[in-house]
Amino acid sequence: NSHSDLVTSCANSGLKEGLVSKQASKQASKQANLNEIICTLGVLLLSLLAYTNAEPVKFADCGSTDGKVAEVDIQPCPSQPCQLHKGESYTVNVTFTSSVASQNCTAVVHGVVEGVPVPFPIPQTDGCKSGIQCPVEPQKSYSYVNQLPVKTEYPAIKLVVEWELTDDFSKDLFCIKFPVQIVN
Ligand SMILES: CC(C)CCC[C@@H](C)[C@H]1CC[C@H]2[C@@H]3CC=C4C[C@@H](O)CC[C@]4(C)[C@H]3CC[C@]12C
Repeated sequence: NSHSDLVTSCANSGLKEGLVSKQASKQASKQANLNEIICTLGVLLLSLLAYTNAEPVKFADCGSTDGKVAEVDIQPCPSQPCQLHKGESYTVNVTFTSSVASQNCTAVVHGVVEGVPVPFPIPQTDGCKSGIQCPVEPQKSYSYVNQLPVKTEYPAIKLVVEWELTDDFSKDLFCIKFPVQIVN
């Protein structure tokens, strides 16, 4: 990934710097110092990104007929497919644009286990209480946010999570699918 690439190239430039002869001009050592500063800044920035796990999650659209998904974030999810550790909580954030007006919206979650969708009851199904300013208006961007615990009684399996947000017409403002792995 870009993080390790940067670390490697920074280490390389440090090595070259060490090989520079004693006659090397002040100019070259100034350049080396600058490189070092740029490298340090780059590594710091990428580490911050990795720490906040702000990288978007790869998802499949399963029929967002009344909206368009811009981005899906899961926190924390340092590598994909996201590993969901039992006893920990995870936050999903779906940014989408609605193409319709809707007074209400409702979240519906399924776990697709070995190809079979199993309904999953979530404590808060009201989208208007999950980060969305209702009523939903057309051509506006919204962020749906929900946090869920991974209970110890869940099986340690790989599955696909299917998350939908339905509007007043029971059509999907968004429908996304992403793989996860539940781990002990
Ligand atoms: C990415 C984050 C926000 C998702 C958090 C929700 C997780 C914990 C939910 C979403 C779908 C859920 C799964 C839905 C269906 C099943 C099948 C059932 O027989 C055992 C539990 C299991 C396997 C659930 C485990 C928990 C689950 C994976």
